[in-house]
Amino acid sequence: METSVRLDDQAILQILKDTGAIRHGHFVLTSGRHSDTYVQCARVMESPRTTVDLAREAALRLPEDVRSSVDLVISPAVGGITFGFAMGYVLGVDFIFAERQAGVMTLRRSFEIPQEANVLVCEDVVTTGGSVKEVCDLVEDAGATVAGVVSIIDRKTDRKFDAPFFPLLGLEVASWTPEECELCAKGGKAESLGSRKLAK
Ligand SMILES: O=P(O)(O)OC[C@H]1O[C@H](OP(=O)(O)OP(=O)(O)O)[C@H](O)[C@@H]1O
Ligand SMILES: O=C(O)c1cc(=O)[nH]c(=O)[nH]1
Repeated sequence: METSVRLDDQAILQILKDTGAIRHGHFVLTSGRHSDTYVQCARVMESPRTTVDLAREAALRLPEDVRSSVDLVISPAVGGITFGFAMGYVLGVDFIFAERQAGVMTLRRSFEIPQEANVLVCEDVVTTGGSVKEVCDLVEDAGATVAGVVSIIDRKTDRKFDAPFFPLLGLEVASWTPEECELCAKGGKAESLGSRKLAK
């Protein structure tokens, strides 16, 4: 794998700030939780070069036995696709994505997961890990193995998946159930930036 200038956590945080990816307001997350902060990784991935730099860093941080075992990368649509594609590129393996059909994470477009594959699940942001868990289930249902999970951001909520997790950057950001949301209590209305509602 080609190496380049390494990115430390400070440099990664600076990329998020410089691209305006870190948004403050009142948001509904895909899990239904509310938050005052949203990381819009799509802003980072406007730059293919930066996206590949981040993917290369994520690949270099993987334990060697994990990195060398990966033969397929899969991402949940839509947010994970660009980063997953870049991970496939730097690892020199194929890339596919899963998408929600009537709310259920599904493999479409004639994509297949080979039974013996060691699959790296790749996300932009992990909050509850619910989306990752759905993709891990698809991998395991195909008889393949989840080699690990990579993301740009780990929002450090309790995770729903058990696979080894290698996030580039952990961010301690508040989130609440809708009932406990401090911003709703002040009468605010939350906006939904993800595509999950649009897919219904
Ligand atoms: O860890 P979780 O609680 O599952 O949340 C993280 C997921 O939410 C976002 O996607 P979203 O469902 O908003 O769809 P999008 O990427 O298509 O906008 C993000 O891209 C992750 O896939
Ligand atoms: O949990 C989510 O839906 C979520 C949080 C976040 O910060 N960014 C994002 O794209 N999705």
